[in-house]
Amino acid sequence: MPGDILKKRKIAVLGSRSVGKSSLVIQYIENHFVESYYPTIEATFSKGVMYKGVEYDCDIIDTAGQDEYSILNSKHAIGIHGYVLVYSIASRNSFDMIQIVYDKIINFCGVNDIPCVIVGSKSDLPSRQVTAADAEELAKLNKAAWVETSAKNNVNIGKVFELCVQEIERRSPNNQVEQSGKQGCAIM
Ligand SMILES: Nc1nc2c(ncn2[C@@H]2O[C@H](COP(=O)(O)OP(=O)(O)OP(=O)(O)O)[C@@H](O)[C@H]2O)c(=O)[nH]1
Repeated sequence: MPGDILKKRKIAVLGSRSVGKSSLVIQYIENHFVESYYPTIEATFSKGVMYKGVEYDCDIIDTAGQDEYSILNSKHAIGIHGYVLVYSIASRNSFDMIQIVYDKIINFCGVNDIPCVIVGSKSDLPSRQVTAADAEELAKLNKAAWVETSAKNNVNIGKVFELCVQEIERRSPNNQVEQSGKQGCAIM
């Protein structure tokens, strides 16, 4: 039944190295915090995400950390429905990377904007370098959702993926109010 197929969603988690992408995903999937740091190559997890009373079967792709010179892997653009772009609230550099990664995705896909949640991770750290106001402005500029999280203290972790499904669904053909219909590289 087509309705069932439409409930499958692919979400890619991107951002600078060591901002806490894996910790966010592991806290969400396995409900625990990883104190030690192991750089990720790539890992995919599956979990049901509830949004407006409907369960979406989500594949969540935890990617390797990017920098400004990284080439966007086509696997992280083609067939992806929504993005979680992570910076650390304690790293201005990682925040500056968000726009760079965002622009790489929209240029690759040839769209104006993408379903996206910008995530300020490590909100438990006292050494803040990125204000909430700056992050909200960036999110507004890119028509993205925004939330601060702590994987360590399990704050707002579920919210990230609910917001991501919300951003995906907001742009889906059935819910479109103002979109031209051009969005995402390929909706599978
Ligand atoms: N204080 C604090 N530390 C965190 C939090 N999330 C992650 N960390 C720590 O930050 C370090 C990097 O976390 P990872 O989740 O491995 O980061 P990553 O973005 O997946 O790293 P790459 O795979 O290299 O891209 C680890 O030592 C984590 O324990 C958090 O919410 N609070």
